[in-house]
Amino acid sequence: MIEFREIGKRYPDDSVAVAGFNLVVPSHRTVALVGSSGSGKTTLLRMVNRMIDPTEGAVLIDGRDVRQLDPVQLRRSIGYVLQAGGLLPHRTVLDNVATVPVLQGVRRRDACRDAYELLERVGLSASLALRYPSQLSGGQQQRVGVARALAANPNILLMDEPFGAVDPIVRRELQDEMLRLQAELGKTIVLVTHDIDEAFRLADEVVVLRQGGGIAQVGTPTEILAAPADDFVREFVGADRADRTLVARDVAGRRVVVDGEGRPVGVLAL
Ligand SMILES: Nc1ncnc2c1ncn2[C@@H]1O[C@H](COP(=O)(O)OP(=O)(O)OP(=O)(O)O)[C@@H](O)[C@H]1O
Repeated sequence: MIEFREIGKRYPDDSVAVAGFNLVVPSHRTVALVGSSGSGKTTLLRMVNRMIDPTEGAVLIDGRDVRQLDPVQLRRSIGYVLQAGGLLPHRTVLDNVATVPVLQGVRRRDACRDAYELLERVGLSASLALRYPSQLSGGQQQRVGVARALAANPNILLMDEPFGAVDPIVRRELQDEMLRLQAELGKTIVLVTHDIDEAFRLADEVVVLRQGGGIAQVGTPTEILAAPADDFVREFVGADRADRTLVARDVAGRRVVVDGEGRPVGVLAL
């Protein structure tokens, strides 16, 4: 479980990125932080692995204040997936995945064997293992990024716009892959995205942030869509969007569902 307690972050130039932020991320669940650019999502995420320390409040992992933990150890024990993979460009795919376990003392041979297994797990062929990141497609690089984050077998996975750099079709594939992996692995995941549809698809719980890192609403995707807390959330989640305002109509004895522009999207099952 990850707990954000009364978190504030003021940068030296006096800008306030986050204020009075409280949140509990239960174990084995996926929580998405969504909000427009500059709402403090990345700042909050990086507080979990101490890449950023809060100026107020504390982050606790399973009840322990992360400030009591060694930052290097902490970072190695938490998976971190970045936009565009964040891979080391001069290391092979295999090395990118095996590096952290080797640093943690796993024998190189064992780390490489595990890395091959992980590559397969994220849907990559072993034939790519000796390539360099620049010899892979964007989607493949993202998969390596996920394999690398999983290599130390962390309980926690931090994902910062993990699929932001790929086209919508590949993005959808990667999201499907992540749902499949999460069903198998049950990690505690904090996902940062500005794509509300991605958040609704991947997360058990969604946190909508305002500028300044204040919480506008926390809830399951269904709760937020059904009852946006205010106009800001309603607008942000596109509650009035044509593809979200579905209507059932009787046509030839069946209930046909149409979107807000009257386009058919499906038929209600009986
Ligand atoms: N090192 C820094 N010094 C000063 N201000 C900073 C620093 N890093 C971030 N900020 C400010 O803190 C606020 C939150 O930034 P953050 O990167 O957390 O937002 P974000 O929601 O992740 O945005 P984006 O979606 O654009 O990545 C912004 O106003 C940003 O300008």
